[in-house]
Amino acid sequence: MGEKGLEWEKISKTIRGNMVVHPFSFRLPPGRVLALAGGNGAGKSTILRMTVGLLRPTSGVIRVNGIETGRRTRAYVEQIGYMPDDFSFSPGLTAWETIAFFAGLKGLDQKRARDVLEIVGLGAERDKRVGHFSKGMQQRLLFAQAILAEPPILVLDEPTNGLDPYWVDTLAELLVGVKKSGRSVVFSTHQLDVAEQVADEVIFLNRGRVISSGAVESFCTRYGAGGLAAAFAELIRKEPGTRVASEGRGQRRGGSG
Ligand SMILES: Nc1ncnc2c1ncn2[C@@H]1O[C@H](COP(=O)(O)OP(=O)(O)OP(=O)(O)O)[C@@H](O)[C@H]1O
Repeated sequence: MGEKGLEWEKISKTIRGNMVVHPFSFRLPPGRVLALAGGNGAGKSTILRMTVGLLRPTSGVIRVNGIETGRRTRAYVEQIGYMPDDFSFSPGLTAWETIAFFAGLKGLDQKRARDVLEIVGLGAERDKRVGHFSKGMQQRLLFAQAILAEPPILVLDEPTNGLDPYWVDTLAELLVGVKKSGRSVVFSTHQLDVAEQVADEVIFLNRGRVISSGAVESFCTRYGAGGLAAAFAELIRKEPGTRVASEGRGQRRGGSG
């Protein structure tokens, strides 16, 4: 049977002889949110692509609600709503045509398609072509298709990328609502203030290695006002041969920098 939620067991990925994700294990129970934090090339998207089944792990096993990667593939995929970081919608379709298409693929009715467009604030833009959408509007549409079927697990690759502050906050609130309904979320981000606002757990990555992980609260207790940004800066400083990254600094709301 296996346990509910998400489980990565000794997962690694090697691409063309280069180990881009070193073996790591982590378990995320239902109703919890996990943030993957790390600089460019840290391995966040690779972990998320393996999690949704787009990439096959070189070693290890991933389980979503007890179902293993590579087995009962349809049942596995149905557990997950995925928001990739590099997806382009068909530019000639309107927002409504796009979301109705995805709803049809998932066997959902038009009411649900209408509802998710409202949830992401695109109801009034439904007849606009997606090719004319801003980056932030495209992100919101991408989020809409991820939540369409109300899957038990959401996998979101940099969901706040391109969003204005209002929509960053709104997305954070939506994710808190998803969590309260007992579903699990894993998302990658460079915005550590968002991770603090939404996530229960955090994994810090550097060059494919998990350099630390645990409850967001415990990092915030340890680092006080500096929060996750201070934690990450210190972890990175301790990494051998790594340039000191400024990522995360100055991104805390109301932070003194
Ligand atoms: N198809 C590929 N072929 C070769 N190398 C790859 C491939 N996909 C990813 N990599 C490498 O794997 C490493 C991790 O990449 P990944 O996209 O997972 O990082 P990331 O943490 O998501 O980065 P970013 O924050 O910049 O999006 C990088 O060094 C990248 O160059």
